[in-house]
Amino acid sequence: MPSTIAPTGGPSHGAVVVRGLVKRYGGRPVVDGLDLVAPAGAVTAVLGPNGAGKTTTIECCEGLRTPTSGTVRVLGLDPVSDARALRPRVGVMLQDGGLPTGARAGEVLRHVAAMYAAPRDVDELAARLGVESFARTTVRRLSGGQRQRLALAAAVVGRPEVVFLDEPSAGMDPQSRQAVWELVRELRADGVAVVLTTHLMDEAEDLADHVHVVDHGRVIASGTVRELLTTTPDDEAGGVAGAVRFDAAPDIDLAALAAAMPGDGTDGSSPWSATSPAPGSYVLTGPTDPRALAALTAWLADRDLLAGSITVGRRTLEDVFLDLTGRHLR
Ligand SMILES: Nc1ncnc2c1ncn2[C@@H]1O[C@H](COP(=O)(O)OP(=O)(O)OP(=O)(O)O)[C@@H](O)[C@H]1O
Repeated sequence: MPSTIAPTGGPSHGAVVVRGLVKRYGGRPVVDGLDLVAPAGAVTAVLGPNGAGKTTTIECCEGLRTPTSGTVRVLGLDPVSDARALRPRVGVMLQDGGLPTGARAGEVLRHVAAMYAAPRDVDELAARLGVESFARTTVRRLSGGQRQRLALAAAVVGRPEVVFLDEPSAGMDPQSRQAVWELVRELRADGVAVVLTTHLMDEAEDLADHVHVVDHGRVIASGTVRELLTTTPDDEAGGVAGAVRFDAAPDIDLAALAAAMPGDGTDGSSPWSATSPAPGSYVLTGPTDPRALAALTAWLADRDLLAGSITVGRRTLEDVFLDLTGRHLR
C-alpha cells in the first residue's frame, strides 16, 4: 500500500473536495450548499441527525447520485464522469451493504479482490474482520453485523486511496467494532482518506481527525473533536468545556440558572448553557471549576432545592451535537 497519497489534479487540499453541493428531489433540497474537504491520511467524520443529507452527500462523492449543482472532486476527478478511472482507487461501503445476496461470503470477497490489480491478502483480511467464520454462508443468511463486516472487507480489499464508509459499525458487536476501528486507524496510517458517517459519538471521538456536523443539508459546524468541545475559540486555557450533571425537582428555570453561573462570555453574556435532557435531569455546560460548582449549589439552596447525583465531567461530543442540532426527533 502506498505510504502517502497525493491527490492528482484539481484542488489539491483534499482527496475529497465538495463545494456548494446541492441535491434536490422534486424541488426540495436535501443537500443545500454543502462544503467539505477530506484530506489524505486522515479520518473525516460526517455527523448529523436522520435525514440531514449525509448519505446523499456521500453517494454524490461515490458517483451514485448526480449533484443538482456544486462540485465534487475525488482525487481530483469527477465521480460521475470519471467513474471508470476512480473505481479501482476508491472503496465504498454502502449503508445497505449492496452485496449479491445469493453468493457465499467468502466467494464475494474473493470475487471483489480479483477485480483489483494488487489486492490485499484475502485470507488475512477475512481473518482480521472475522469473515472466515461465516465464509461459506450465503449473504442473505448473514446477520446484520456479519454483512457489515463483509461489506467493509469488500470496500478495502482493493487497497483504495479513498474509502467511504456509511455507518461502518452500525449493528456490530463490541469485538467487531474494535476490529473495524483498528482497520480504519491502519488505513489512515497508510495515507488513505477515510470518510465515514456515524451516529456513534464515541466512534467519532475515537477515530475522527476532522468532524463535520450536517443539518438540513448544510455543514453547521466543523473542526477537530477538541475544537468542537472547546467552549469558545478564545477560551483562556484553550481548554475543554466541562459539564455538570445533576438531578433536581422538575421545571427549574434554566435561563436563570445559566445566568447565575460565574464568568463572562466574549460578548459579556453567560458562557454557560443549561439544558434538561429528561424531566428532573439537568446538564450545565461551561467553564467548569470549583467556583462553578459552588455557584450551582448556592443557587439551588436559595430556592430550597436539593440536588442529587451531581457529577462533574467533560463535555462530550454528544452534548455538542445536541446543542447544535437540538433535541427534537427527526
Ligand atoms: N431518491 C430520493 N428521492 C427523494 N427523497 C430522497 C431520496 N433520497 C433521499 N431522500 C431524502 O433526502 C433526505 C436526506 O436523506 P439522507 O439519506 O441523505 O439522510 P442521512 O443524513 O443519511 O440520514 P440517516 O442518518 O437517517 O441515514 C431525507 O429526507 C430523504 O428522505
